[in-house]
Amino acid sequence: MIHARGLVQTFSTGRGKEKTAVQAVDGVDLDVSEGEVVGFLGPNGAGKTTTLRMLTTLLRPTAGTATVAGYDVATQPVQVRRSIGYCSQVGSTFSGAYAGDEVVDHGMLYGMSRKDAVAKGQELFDRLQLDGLWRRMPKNMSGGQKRRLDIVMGLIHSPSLVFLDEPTTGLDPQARANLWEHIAGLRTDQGATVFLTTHYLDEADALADRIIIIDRGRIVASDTSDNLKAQVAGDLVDLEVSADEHVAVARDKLGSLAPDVTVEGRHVRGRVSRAGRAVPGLLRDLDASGVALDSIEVARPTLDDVFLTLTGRSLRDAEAATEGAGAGAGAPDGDGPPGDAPDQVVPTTTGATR
Ligand SMILES: Nc1ncnc2c1ncn2[C@@H]1O[C@H](COP(=O)(O)OP(=O)(O)OP(=O)(O)O)[C@@H](O)[C@H]1O
Repeated sequence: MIHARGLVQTFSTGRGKEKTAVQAVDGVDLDVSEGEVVGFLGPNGAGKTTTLRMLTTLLRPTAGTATVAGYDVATQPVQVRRSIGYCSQVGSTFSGAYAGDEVVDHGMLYGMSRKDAVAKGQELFDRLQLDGLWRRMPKNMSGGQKRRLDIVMGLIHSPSLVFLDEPTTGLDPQARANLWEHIAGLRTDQGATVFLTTHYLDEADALADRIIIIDRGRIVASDTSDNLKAQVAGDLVDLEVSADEHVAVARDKLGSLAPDVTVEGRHVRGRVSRAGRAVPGLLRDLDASGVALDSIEVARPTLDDVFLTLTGRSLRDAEAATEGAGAGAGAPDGDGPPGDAPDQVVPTTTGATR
């Protein structure tokens, strides 16, 4: 469904001598098969939206090639656009018309008859829990409703491949959970292939069959969430000993299972592979040595641990650093490739829950 090789996007920002090149996407290869739900994960500014805009023909690649739904993004953009649904991060801009009329117009833009567009639109309103809102202006809808309306617009022409750019950013937890169900339904109910970008670890975990991680314009991993987590060196074991004098023994015992052990107060921590198997023996050993514990916690690796292992930074730190460095480096100066609209200033995100 998606095959990309060596995709590059270089933006130039600033003017005259101040001009600098931003390598937003730096040689990306991607393969997505039919029916897959792929989560494209990375910190702010990693290159997710830029990659998506190249795949959806909104931005011409500086270098590299891509076919989407069998069509070349550079030479067959019209065919690509007809075959895909796209819900952008900024959302659709709606006129002052009723939501239902917007959707029907959108369907007719894709060559649908009015009758078919109304029928499909009403079915989607129903499915995405927008029933009763056909004659509501989008500006009078809640954030969650507007996001779902965006998805209706992206699905009106029954695409078999759907791109969703940060579909739940800015939504409250309940609206996010609700939207997740609908996104999961795109595949289960209509067999669509879904490519979604997110910087929410839980979102990628919950929805995606496969997670592709991008950092600084490069793909750093691509696998199932479970396999990625298995690459992290073990589960985190956190022993809290009941007295200071037990810390040294606990550190030695845990150290025989974990390569790196850290001590903080009466907490002794280390990563142990297959902790479920190793911990009972450890506990017996500690008991035999007279070490009493106040608590023990074993935590499976998270996707953030995966990111940390791969890049040496946590996803959150990576985001803070990108933001601090002034990602976006000012407004685009119009020298970018065709189709590079100046709406590409890094969007602000809210409500990060991870
Ligand atoms: N039109 C543009 N002109 C200049 N720089 C740009 C432009 N668009 C994006 N960039 C820069 O390219 C890099 C990648 O941006 P992109 O929006 O693709 O990241 P992202 O991973 O989607 O981030 P977010 O999670 O914040 O949406 C960033 O450093 C960004 O500032």
